[in-house]
Amino acid sequence: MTAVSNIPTAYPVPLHWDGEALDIIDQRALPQAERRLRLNTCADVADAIRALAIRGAPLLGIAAAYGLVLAAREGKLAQGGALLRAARPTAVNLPRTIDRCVAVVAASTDSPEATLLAEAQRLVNVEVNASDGITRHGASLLACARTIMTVCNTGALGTGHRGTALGIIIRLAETGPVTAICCETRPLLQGARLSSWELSRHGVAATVIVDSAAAALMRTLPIDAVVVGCDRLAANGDLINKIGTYGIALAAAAHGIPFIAAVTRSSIDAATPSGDDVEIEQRDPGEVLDLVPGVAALPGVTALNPAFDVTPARLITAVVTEAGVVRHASDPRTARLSETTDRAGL
Ligand SMILES: CSC[C@H]1O[C@H](OP(=O)(O)O)[C@H](O)[C@@H]1O
Repeated sequence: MTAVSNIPTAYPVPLHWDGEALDIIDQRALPQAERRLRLNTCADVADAIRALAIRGAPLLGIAAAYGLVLAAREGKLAQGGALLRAARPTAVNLPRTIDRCVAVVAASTDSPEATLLAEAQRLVNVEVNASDGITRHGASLLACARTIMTVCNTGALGTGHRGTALGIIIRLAETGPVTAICCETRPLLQGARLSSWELSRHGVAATVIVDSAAAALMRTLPIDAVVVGCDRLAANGDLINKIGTYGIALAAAAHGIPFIAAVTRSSIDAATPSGDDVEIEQRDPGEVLDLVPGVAALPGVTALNPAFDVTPARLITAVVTEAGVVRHASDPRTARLSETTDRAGL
C-alpha cells in the first residue's frame, strides 16, 4: 500500500499499487516463500482473489478497488466489476467496494481511472484507521488476557494494516507476554501458515492447534478469550466468519470463555437481516480431498467445503469495531470481561 503509517516494519504489506500495477504477496506460498506477484489486469486481480493469493475481507475490498482501476484502464469497467463481484461471494467488502466505486465514477468529472485510483487510496486510509481503532479498543478490552485463541488469519495480511483479531493480540503483546492459540483453519491453513508467520515476525508466541482440538483445550488450558475476525456482520448481529468459528463459539460458551468478534465497519452489512441470508462460499472439494493422497480417487467419496459459517449473535460476548466496543449485556461472560478490564484499571 502506498500510505501505510509509521507502524513497525514487522507488519507485512500484502499489496501495494506501484504506479502501473498491483504488487502483492502471494499468500498461498507463505510461510515457505515470500513470493510477490504483479497483477497487470483486472482479470489477474479476480484470479488472485479466487485463488486466495489475496484474502481477508478488508483486503478484498482494497484489492477490488485497484482491480477496477485496471478495468477502467482497459475500458472494461462494467465487465471488471462483474468479474470481481463473482470472485468470492461472502465478505460484504467486495460488493460494497464495487458499488461505491461505480457510484463515485458516475459522480466524478475526472477520468474513471484517476477517480478510482483516488478512491482506492481513500479506502486504504479507511482500513488503516479501522485497524488502528480496533486494535486499540480490543487491546483495552482484553488488557489482562494472556492466552487467546483465534481462528484463520486476521492480521496485516488480511487487512493491509495492523489487522483485526490478530492485530489485537499483537498489540496486547506490546504490554506483556501473550500466547496466541492459532486454530490451523482447515483446509487452506490460514491460521497455521499465515497467523504463525505474522506472530513470529512480531516475536509473539504462537501455538498452532488442529481445529478439532479447540474444545478439548478450552477444558485444559487457561484460555482467557477467543477473538475472531469477520467477513460480514448481519443486521441482527450474526457473525459470518471462517468455517469452524461457530463450533468454537459454542465451545467457548460452554466453558464460560468470552468470545469476541473484531469487525471493521466495512464488514458490517445492515442491509442483510441475518446470517441465514448470506451466501456461503462453497469451495472446490479438491481442497479437502487432496490433503490425503489417494482419497480423491476412491469411488463414491466426495467432500463438502463451505468456506464460512454463521455464529448466532447470542454467542458473541462483545463486538469490537474501530468506533468502540459493544458488549452483549445478558451474556454471563460479559461480567468476566468487565472484571478483566477492571483489573487493568480501565
Ligand atoms: C480480517 S480478515 C477477515 C476474514 O477473512 C478470512 O477469510 P479468508 O481467508 O477466506 O479470506 C477469515 O474469515 C477472517 O476472519
